[in-house]
Amino acid sequence: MALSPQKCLVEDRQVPLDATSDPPALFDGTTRLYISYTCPFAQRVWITRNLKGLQEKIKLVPINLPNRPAWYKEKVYPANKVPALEHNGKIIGESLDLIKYVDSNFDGPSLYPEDSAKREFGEDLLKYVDATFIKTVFDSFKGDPVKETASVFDHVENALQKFDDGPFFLGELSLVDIAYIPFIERFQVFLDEVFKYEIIIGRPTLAAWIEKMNKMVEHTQTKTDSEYVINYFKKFM
Ligand SMILES: N[C@@H](CCC(=O)N[C@@H](CS)C(=O)NCC(=O)O)C(=O)O
Repeated sequence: MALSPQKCLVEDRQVPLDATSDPPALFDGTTRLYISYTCPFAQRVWITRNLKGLQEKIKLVPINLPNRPAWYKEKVYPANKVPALEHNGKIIGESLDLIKYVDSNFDGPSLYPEDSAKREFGEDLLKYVDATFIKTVFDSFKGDPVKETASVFDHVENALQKFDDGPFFLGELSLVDIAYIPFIERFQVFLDEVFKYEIIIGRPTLAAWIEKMNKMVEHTQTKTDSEYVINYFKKFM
């Protein structure tokens, strides 16, 4: 009996492959997304795959990064990082490139609007996310996050107010939301727990956006345990 689409939405998590695991049948025509369950960059591509309904077309291959298999670097991705996508006989990396690649090269709803004003704003936000937003927040862990992250969280709050045809960065849900959510949800947990700093206070649009993102099972099933995030981020203090 075929599964209903609703049932396909939530998948069991497989045990990640480690140094003792054999590789999958590489380049056999299967499309594989190599991830780590805890990596926010990989999470971007995982969410994209889920939102496009590609659970059966793109097979998830979780890797145990601290004890990763040697074949991963040797045979799959010389950069030895996740995410990586095996598709049509080649390997593609870099999460921001990959979310666009998956959106453009696979079936499913488009996650980037055609409207030129939205695209232009989306590109600015995609340039901002890793180079400025994430970097500023991580750097602040060694100092005073309340002061040092105010400008970047305000930038996000203001960006979310730009289009009023929906609660997302470009109005409708897009790759921009997917690029930011894995980081914003981790920063929210960590800054609250360690610095008693609630990023949503005084930022109602950000608060509403987080709430909306947390209603999407395609995203919630990709979340990382808060305790893991807190302990991992403490290394950056
Ligand atoms: N710029 C890359 C960053 C990917 C990345 O740093 N992934 C981490 C895990 S979150 C990784 O694979 N680290 C393994 C290593 O550096 O050895 C992207 O956006 O995909």
